[in-house]
Amino acid sequence: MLQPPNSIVKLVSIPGKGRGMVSTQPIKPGQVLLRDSPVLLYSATPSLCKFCSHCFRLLPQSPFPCPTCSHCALFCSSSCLSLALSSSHSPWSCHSLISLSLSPPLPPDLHTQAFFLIAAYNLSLLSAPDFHALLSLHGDPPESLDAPTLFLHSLISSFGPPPGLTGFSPEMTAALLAKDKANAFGLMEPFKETGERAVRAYGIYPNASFFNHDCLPNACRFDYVDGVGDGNTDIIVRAVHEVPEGREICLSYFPVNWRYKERQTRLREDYGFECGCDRCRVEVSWSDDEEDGIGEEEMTEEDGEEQMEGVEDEDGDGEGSEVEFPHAYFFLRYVCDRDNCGGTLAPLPPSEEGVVSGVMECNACGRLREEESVGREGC
Ligand SMILES: C[S@@+](CC[C@H](N)C(=O)[O-])C[C@H]1O[C@@H](n2cnc3c(N)ncnc32)[C@H](O)[C@@H]1O
Repeated sequence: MLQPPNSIVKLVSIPGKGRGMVSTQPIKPGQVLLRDSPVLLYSATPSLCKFCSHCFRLLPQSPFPCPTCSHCALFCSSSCLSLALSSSHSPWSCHSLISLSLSPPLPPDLHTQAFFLIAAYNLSLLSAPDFHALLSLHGDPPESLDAPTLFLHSLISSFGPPPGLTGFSPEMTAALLAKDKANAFGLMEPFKETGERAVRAYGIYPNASFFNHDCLPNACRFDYVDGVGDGNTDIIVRAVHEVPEGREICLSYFPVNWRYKERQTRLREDYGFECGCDRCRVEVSWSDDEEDGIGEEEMTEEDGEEQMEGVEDEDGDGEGSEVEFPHAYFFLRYVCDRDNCGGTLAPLPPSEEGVVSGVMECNACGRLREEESVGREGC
Protein backbone atom coordinates (compact mmCIF):
# COMPACT_ATOMS: atom_id res chain seq x y z
CA MET A 1 0.00 0.00 0.00
CA LEU A 2 1.30 3.49 -0.81
CA GLN A 3 2.30 5.60 2.15
CA PRO A 4 2.23 9.39 2.24
CA PRO A 5 5.66 11.02 2.47
CA ASN A 6 5.51 12.01 6.14
CA SER A 7 4.73 10.47 9.49
CA ILE A 8 1.91 12.79 10.59
CA VAL A 9 -0.76 10.86 8.70
CA LYS A 10 -0.82 7.23 7.63
CA LEU A 11 -2.87 5.30 5.14
CA VAL A 12 -5.17 2.64 6.59
CA SER A 13 -8.27 0.67 5.60
CA ILE A 14 -11.44 2.26 6.92
CA PRO A 15 -14.54 0.06 7.06
CA GLY A 16 -17.09 1.16 4.45
CA LYS A 17 -14.78 3.79 2.93
CA GLY A 18 -11.87 1.90 1.36
CA ARG A 19 -8.57 3.49 2.30
CA GLY A 20 -8.24 6.69 4.29
CA MET A 21 -5.78 8.81 6.23
CA VAL A 22 -5.52 8.83 10.03
CA SER A 23 -3.39 10.95 12.33
CA THR A 24 -0.38 9.24 13.90
CA GLN A 25 0.00 11.88 16.62
CA PRO A 26 -2.09 14.60 18.30
CA ILE A 27 -2.57 17.36 15.72
CA LYS A 28 -2.56 21.08 16.46
CA PRO A 29 -4.93 23.55 14.81
CA GLY A 30 -3.40 24.73 11.53
CA GLN A 31 -0.74 22.00 11.46
CA VAL A 32 0.37 20.98 7.97
CA LEU A 33 -0.62 17.35 7.46
CA LEU A 34 0.48 16.90 3.87
CA ARG A 35 2.02 18.83 1.00
CA ASP A 36 1.45 17.14 -2.32
CA SER A 37 2.51 17.88 -5.90
CA PRO A 38 0.32 16.92 -8.87
CA VAL A 39 1.32 14.11 -11.22
CA LEU A 40 -0.69 15.87 -13.89
CA LEU A 41 -2.66 19.07 -14.44
CA TYR A 42 -5.06 19.98 -17.20
CA SER A 43 -7.08 23.00 -18.18
CA ALA A 44 -10.69 23.11 -17.03
CA THR A 45 -11.82 25.15 -20.02
CA PRO A 46 -11.24 25.08 -23.78
CA SER A 47 -10.21 28.74 -23.67
CA LEU A 48 -6.45 28.67 -23.10
CA CYS A 49 -5.67 32.38 -23.15
CA LYS A 50 -5.85 33.23 -19.43
CA PHE A 51 -3.56 30.80 -17.63
CA CYS A 52 -0.13 29.33 -18.24
CA SER A 53 -0.54 25.89 -19.84
CA HIS A 54 2.15 24.47 -17.56
CA CYS A 55 1.89 26.08 -14.11
CA PHE A 56 -1.60 27.63 -14.48
CA ARG A 57 -0.59 31.03 -13.10
CA LEU A 58 -2.34 34.02 -14.65
CA LEU A 59 -0.60 34.84 -17.95
CA PRO A 60 1.35 38.08 -18.30
CA GLN A 61 0.36 40.52 -21.07
CA SER A 62 2.99 39.10 -23.38
CA PRO A 63 2.96 35.36 -22.85
CA PHE A 64 5.40 32.84 -24.34
CA PRO A 65 3.66 30.68 -27.00
CA CYS A 66 4.59 27.11 -27.86
CA PRO A 67 6.67 27.44 -31.07
CA THR A 68 4.62 24.65 -32.72
CA CYS A 69 1.07 25.34 -31.52
CA SER A 70 0.87 28.97 -30.47
CA HIS A 71 -2.96 28.82 -30.44
CA CYS A 72 -3.02 25.76 -28.16
CA ALA A 73 -0.50 26.54 -25.45
CA LEU A 74 0.74 29.78 -23.90
CA PHE A 75 3.24 29.98 -21.06
CA CYS A 76 3.96 32.57 -18.39
CA SER A 77 7.74 32.52 -18.78
CA SER A 78 10.50 31.10 -20.96
CA SER A 79 11.41 28.70 -18.15
CA CYS A 80 7.84 27.36 -17.95
CA LEU A 81 7.86 26.96 -21.73
CA SER A 82 11.11 25.02 -21.75
CA LEU A 83 10.07 22.85 -18.77
CA ALA A 84 6.73 22.12 -20.45
CA LEU A 85 8.34 21.09 -23.75
CA SER A 86 9.99 18.18 -21.98
CA SER A 87 7.08 17.27 -19.72
CA SER A 88 3.45 18.43 -19.77
CA HIS A 89 3.70 19.73 -23.35
CA SER A 90 5.74 16.94 -24.94
CA PRO A 91 5.68 16.52 -28.75
CA TRP A 92 2.89 13.90 -28.40
CA SER A 93 0.83 16.20 -26.18
CA CYS A 94 1.44 19.18 -28.51
CA HIS A 95 0.38 17.15 -31.56
CA SER A 96 -2.74 15.87 -29.73
CA LEU A 97 -3.74 19.38 -28.63
CA ILE A 98 -3.37 20.65 -32.20
CA SER A 99 -5.53 17.75 -33.44
CA LEU A 100 -8.12 18.45 -30.76
CA SER A 101 -8.27 22.12 -31.74
CA LEU A 102 -8.90 21.10 -35.36
CA SER A 103 -11.66 18.62 -34.44
CA PRO A 104 -15.32 19.66 -34.54
CA PRO A 105 -16.17 21.60 -31.35
CA LEU A 106 -17.06 19.43 -28.34
CA PRO A 107 -19.43 20.17 -25.46
CA PRO A 108 -17.36 21.73 -22.61
CA ASP A 109 -17.47 18.61 -20.38
CA LEU A 110 -16.17 16.34 -23.13
CA HIS A 111 -13.54 18.90 -24.06
CA THR A 112 -12.27 18.94 -20.47
CA GLN A 113 -12.24 15.14 -20.40
CA ALA A 114 -10.24 15.14 -23.65
CA PHE A 115 -7.70 17.47 -22.00
CA PHE A 116 -7.53 15.06 -19.07
CA LEU A 117 -6.93 12.05 -21.33
CA ILE A 118 -4.19 13.86 -23.24
CA ALA A 119 -2.51 14.76 -19.92
CA ALA A 120 -2.99 11.22 -18.56
CA TYR A 121 -1.67 9.42 -21.63
CA ASN A 122 1.17 11.94 -21.79
CA LEU A 123 2.01 10.90 -18.21
CA SER A 124 2.49 7.34 -19.45
CA LEU A 125 5.30 8.69 -21.68
CA LEU A 126 6.90 10.73 -18.90
CA SER A 127 6.77 8.36 -15.92
CA ALA A 128 5.53 4.78 -15.89
CA PRO A 129 5.43 4.73 -12.03
CA ASP A 130 3.29 7.90 -11.92
CA PHE A 131 0.99 6.50 -14.61
CA HIS A 132 0.55 3.31 -12.59
CA ALA A 133 0.00 5.34 -9.42
CA LEU A 134 -2.81 7.13 -11.27
CA LEU A 135 -4.32 3.80 -12.35
CA SER A 136 -4.12 2.48 -8.78
CA LEU A 137 -6.25 5.28 -7.32
CA HIS A 138 -9.82 4.67 -6.26
CA GLY A 139 -12.49 4.70 -8.99
CA ASP A 140 -14.10 1.97 -11.07
CA PRO A 141 -15.44 2.51 -14.58
CA PRO A 142 -19.07 1.60 -15.36
CA GLU A 143 -19.64 -2.09 -16.09
CA SER A 144 -20.15 -1.47 -19.79
CA LEU A 145 -18.41 1.19 -21.83
CA ASP A 146 -20.67 4.17 -22.43
CA ALA A 147 -20.95 6.28 -25.58
CA PRO A 148 -18.89 9.28 -24.31
CA THR A 149 -16.04 6.96 -23.31
CA LEU A 150 -16.04 5.21 -26.68
CA PHE A 151 -16.14 8.57 -28.42
CA LEU A 152 -13.26 9.97 -26.36
CA HIS A 153 -11.20 6.84 -26.90
CA SER A 154 -11.62 6.98 -30.65
CA LEU A 155 -10.77 10.69 -30.58
CA ILE A 156 -7.48 10.03 -28.74
CA SER A 157 -6.77 7.06 -31.05
CA SER A 158 -7.25 9.32 -34.06
CA PHE A 159 -4.49 11.62 -32.73
CA GLY A 160 -2.15 8.61 -32.69
CA PRO A 161 -1.89 6.44 -29.54
CA PRO A 162 0.82 7.29 -27.01
CA PRO A 163 3.95 5.52 -28.39
CA GLY A 164 5.12 2.48 -26.47
CA LEU A 165 2.16 2.26 -24.10
CA THR A 166 0.95 -1.31 -23.71
CA GLY A 167 -2.71 -1.76 -22.89
CA PHE A 168 -3.99 1.33 -24.72
CA SER A 169 -7.67 0.42 -25.15
CA PRO A 170 -11.20 1.71 -24.52
CA GLU A 171 -11.06 -0.09 -21.14
CA MET A 172 -7.92 1.83 -20.17
CA THR A 173 -9.56 5.10 -21.23
CA ALA A 174 -12.64 4.20 -19.14
CA ALA A 175 -10.43 3.38 -16.14
CA LEU A 176 -8.59 6.69 -16.46
CA LEU A 177 -11.84 8.66 -16.67
CA ALA A 178 -13.08 6.91 -13.52
CA LYS A 179 -9.88 7.84 -11.63
CA ASP A 180 -10.29 11.44 -12.73
CA LYS A 181 -13.90 11.60 -11.58
CA ALA A 182 -13.16 10.27 -8.09
CA ASN A 183 -9.86 12.02 -7.44
CA ALA A 184 -9.34 15.29 -9.35
CA PHE A 185 -8.87 18.45 -7.30
CA GLY A 186 -9.88 21.79 -8.81
CA LEU A 187 -7.53 24.77 -8.77
CA MET A 188 -9.80 27.78 -8.77
CA GLU A 189 -9.72 31.08 -10.60
CA PRO A 190 -8.85 34.05 -8.39
CA PHE A 191 -11.62 34.87 -5.90
CA LYS A 192 -14.23 37.47 -7.00
CA GLU A 193 -16.74 38.90 -4.57
CA THR A 194 -19.18 39.49 -7.39
CA GLY A 195 -19.74 36.09 -8.88
CA GLU A 196 -19.19 32.39 -9.15
CA ARG A 197 -15.60 31.27 -9.10
CA ALA A 198 -14.73 28.94 -11.93
CA VAL A 199 -12.17 26.15 -11.89
CA ARG A 200 -9.04 27.04 -13.88
CA ALA A 201 -7.41 23.63 -13.85
CA TYR A 202 -7.76 20.16 -12.40
CA GLY A 203 -4.94 18.14 -10.92
CA ILE A 204 -4.35 14.59 -9.76
CA TYR A 205 -2.52 14.50 -6.44
CA PRO A 206 -1.30 10.97 -5.65
CA ASN A 207 -1.30 11.29 -1.86
CA ALA A 208 -4.06 13.82 -1.20
CA SER A 209 -6.34 11.48 -3.16
CA PHE A 210 -6.51 9.23 -0.10
CA PHE A 211 -8.41 11.70 2.07
CA ASN A 212 -12.02 10.69 2.48
CA HIS A 213 -14.92 13.15 2.68
CA ASP A 214 -16.78 14.50 5.69
CA CYS A 215 -19.39 17.28 5.57
CA LEU A 216 -17.77 18.73 8.73
CA PRO A 217 -14.13 18.20 7.82
CA ASN A 218 -11.30 18.35 10.34
CA ALA A 219 -8.83 19.46 7.65
CA CYS A 220 -8.92 21.55 4.51
CA ARG A 221 -6.61 22.11 1.62
CA PHE A 222 -4.93 25.29 0.50
CA ASP A 223 -3.28 26.16 -2.79
CA TYR A 224 -1.38 29.24 -3.84
CA VAL A 225 -1.42 28.95 -7.63
CA ASP A 226 -0.55 32.56 -8.32
CA GLY A 227 2.21 32.51 -5.70
CA VAL A 228 5.84 32.95 -6.71
CA GLY A 229 8.43 30.19 -6.85
CA ASP A 230 8.33 26.47 -7.46
CA GLY A 231 5.50 24.30 -6.21
CA ASN A 232 2.71 26.81 -6.91
CA THR A 233 0.38 23.97 -7.90
CA ASP A 234 1.07 21.94 -4.74
CA ILE A 235 -1.80 21.51 -2.35
CA ILE A 236 -1.27 21.81 1.36
CA VAL A 237 -3.62 20.06 3.75
CA ARG A 238 -3.91 21.70 7.18
CA ALA A 239 -5.88 20.80 10.28
CA VAL A 240 -8.89 23.03 10.92
CA HIS A 241 -8.79 22.36 14.66
CA GLU A 242 -7.19 19.98 17.15
CA VAL A 243 -7.36 16.32 16.18
CA PRO A 244 -6.45 13.48 18.54
CA GLU A 245 -4.06 10.71 17.54
CA GLY A 246 -5.66 7.89 15.55
CA ARG A 247 -8.58 9.96 14.21
CA GLU A 248 -9.47 9.89 10.53
CA ILE A 249 -8.53 13.08 8.69
CA CYS A 250 -11.21 14.14 6.21
CA LEU A 251 -11.66 16.96 3.73
CA SER A 252 -14.92 18.25 2.33
CA TYR A 253 -15.04 17.51 -1.40
CA PHE A 254 -16.96 20.77 -2.00
CA PRO A 255 -17.78 23.98 -0.10
CA VAL A 256 -19.09 23.10 3.36
CA ASN A 257 -22.05 25.47 3.06
CA TRP A 258 -23.81 23.26 0.49
CA ARG A 259 -27.17 21.91 1.59
CA TYR A 260 -27.93 18.31 2.46
CA LYS A 261 -29.58 17.41 -0.86
CA GLU A 262 -26.87 19.04 -2.99
CA ARG A 263 -24.18 17.27 -0.97
CA GLN A 264 -25.82 13.87 -1.19
CA THR A 265 -26.44 14.22 -4.93
CA ARG A 266 -22.82 15.15 -5.64
CA LEU A 267 -21.47 12.38 -3.42
CA ARG A 268 -23.74 9.77 -4.96
CA GLU A 269 -23.23 10.80 -8.60
CA ASP A 270 -19.53 11.62 -8.60
CA TYR A 271 -18.15 9.57 -5.72
CA GLY A 272 -20.59 6.66 -5.52
CA PHE A 273 -21.51 6.72 -1.82
CA GLU A 274 -24.23 7.89 0.56
CA CYS A 275 -22.77 10.14 3.22
CA GLY A 276 -23.58 9.05 6.77
CA CYS A 277 -21.43 11.63 8.58
CA ASP A 278 -22.57 13.22 11.87
CA ARG A 279 -23.88 16.30 10.06
CA CYS A 280 -25.83 14.31 7.47
CA ARG A 281 -27.39 12.16 10.19
CA VAL A 282 -28.80 15.37 11.70
CA GLU A 283 -29.79 17.07 8.45
CA VAL A 284 -31.45 14.03 6.85
CA SER A 285 -34.60 14.81 8.82
CA TRP A 286 -34.61 18.54 8.14
CA SER A 287 -37.31 20.12 6.00
CA ASP A 288 -36.30 22.63 3.29
CA ASP A 289 -37.49 25.43 5.62
CA GLU A 290 -35.10 24.33 8.30
CA GLU A 291 -32.27 24.31 5.74
CA ASP A 292 -33.28 27.85 4.75
CA GLY A 293 -32.81 28.90 8.34
CA ILE A 294 -29.11 28.17 8.50
CA GLY A 295 -27.82 31.11 6.47
CA GLU A 296 -24.69 31.75 8.43
CA GLU A 297 -25.01 35.47 7.80
CA GLU A 298 -28.03 35.37 10.08
CA MET A 299 -26.19 33.65 12.90
CA THR A 300 -24.53 35.24 15.85
CA GLU A 301 -21.91 33.78 18.15
CA GLU A 302 -24.62 33.34 20.78
CA ASP A 303 -26.80 31.38 18.34
CA GLY A 304 -23.92 29.04 17.75
CA GLU A 305 -23.27 28.46 21.43
CA GLU A 306 -26.96 27.86 22.15
CA GLN A 307 -27.53 25.66 19.18
CA MET A 308 -24.57 23.52 20.13
CA GLU A 309 -26.90 22.21 22.79
CA GLY A 310 -30.02 22.21 20.58
CA VAL A 311 -32.68 24.89 20.78
CA GLU A 312 -36.44 24.61 20.71
CA ASP A 313 -38.20 25.03 17.41
CA GLU A 314 -40.31 28.16 16.90
CA ASP A 315 -43.51 26.32 17.74
CA GLY A 316 -41.96 25.42 21.10
CA ASP A 317 -44.37 22.57 21.68
CA GLY A 318 -41.67 20.47 23.24
CA GLU A 319 -42.73 17.36 21.35
CA GLY A 320 -39.59 16.32 19.60
CA SER A 321 -39.53 19.56 17.61
CA GLU A 322 -36.06 20.61 18.63
CA VAL A 323 -33.96 22.04 15.80
CA GLU A 324 -30.78 20.08 16.24
CA PHE A 325 -27.95 22.18 14.93
CA PRO A 326 -24.83 20.87 16.60
CA HIS A 327 -22.69 22.12 13.75
CA ALA A 328 -23.61 25.79 14.14
CA TYR A 329 -20.33 26.21 16.00
CA PHE A 330 -18.41 24.87 13.00
CA PHE A 331 -20.09 27.39 10.70
CA LEU A 332 -19.39 30.32 12.98
CA ARG A 333 -15.81 29.47 13.55
CA TYR A 334 -14.58 27.71 10.42
CA VAL A 335 -16.67 28.96 7.49
CA CYS A 336 -15.73 32.23 5.79
CA ASP A 337 -18.55 34.77 5.99
CA ARG A 338 -17.31 36.91 3.09
CA ASP A 339 -19.90 37.40 0.30
CA ASN A 340 -19.79 34.61 -2.29
CA CYS A 341 -17.02 32.78 -0.48
CA GLY A 342 -18.05 29.98 1.90
CA GLY A 343 -14.44 28.77 2.12
CA THR A 344 -13.12 26.87 5.13
CA LEU A 345 -10.96 28.64 7.71
CA ALA A 346 -7.92 27.09 9.33
CA PRO A 347 -5.31 28.75 11.51
CA LEU A 348 -1.95 29.53 9.92
CA PRO A 349 0.56 26.76 10.75
CA PRO A 350 1.84 26.70 14.36
CA SER A 351 5.25 28.27 15.02
CA GLU A 352 8.36 26.07 15.14
CA GLU A 353 7.95 26.04 18.93
CA GLY A 354 4.43 24.66 18.43
CA VAL A 355 2.50 27.82 19.34
CA VAL A 356 -0.91 27.79 17.64
CA SER A 357 -1.50 30.82 15.40
CA GLY A 358 -4.24 33.31 16.20
CA VAL A 359 -4.72 34.09 12.52
CA MET A 360 -7.32 32.18 10.51
CA GLU A 361 -6.84 31.82 6.74
CA CYS A 362 -9.67 31.17 4.29
CA ASN A 363 -8.84 28.43 1.78
CA ALA A 364 -11.05 30.00 -0.92
CA CYS A 365 -10.67 33.80 -0.80
CA GLY A 366 -7.35 33.84 1.06
CA ARG A 367 -8.50 36.38 3.64
CA LEU A 368 -6.54 36.38 6.89
CA ARG A 369 -8.49 37.18 10.06
CA GLU A 370 -7.43 37.53 13.68
CA GLU A 371 -9.31 34.99 15.74
CA GLU A 372 -9.11 35.84 19.40
CA SER A 373 -10.74 32.62 20.51
CA VAL A 374 -8.56 30.36 18.40
CA GLY A 375 -7.11 28.63 21.44
CA ARG A 376 -10.45 27.09 22.38
CA GLU A 377 -10.89 23.39 21.96
CA GLY A 378 -12.01 22.26 18.48
CA CYS A 379 -15.36 20.66 17.86
C1 LIG B 1 -10.67 10.46 -3.32
S1 LIG B 1 -11.12 8.83 -2.95
C2 LIG B 1 -10.67 8.70 -1.25
C3 LIG B 1 -9.80 7.49 -0.97
C4 LIG B 1 -10.48 6.17 -1.16
N1 LIG B 1 -11.26 5.82 0.03
C5 LIG B 1 -9.51 5.04 -1.47
O1 LIG B 1 -9.71 3.93 -0.99
O2 LIG B 1 -8.58 5.27 -2.23
C6 LIG B 1 -12.86 9.00 -2.93
C7 LIG B 1 -13.62 7.73 -2.66
O3 LIG B 1 -13.49 7.33 -1.30
C8 LIG B 1 -14.73 6.82 -0.81
N2 LIG B 1 -15.21 7.73 0.26
C9 LIG B 1 -14.75 8.97 0.55
N3 LIG B 1 -15.38 9.48 1.61
C10 LIG B 1 -16.27 8.56 2.02
C11 LIG B 1 -17.25 8.54 3.06
N4 LIG B 1 -17.41 9.56 3.89
N5 LIG B 1 -18.02 7.42 3.17
C12 LIG B 1 -17.88 6.37 2.33
N6 LIG B 1 -16.96 6.35 1.30
C13 LIG B 1 -16.17 7.44 1.15
C14 LIG B 1 -15.70 6.83 -1.98
O4 LIG B 1 -15.64 5.56 -2.60
C15 LIG B 1 -15.11 7.89 -2.89
O5 LIG B 1 -15.45 7.71 -4.24
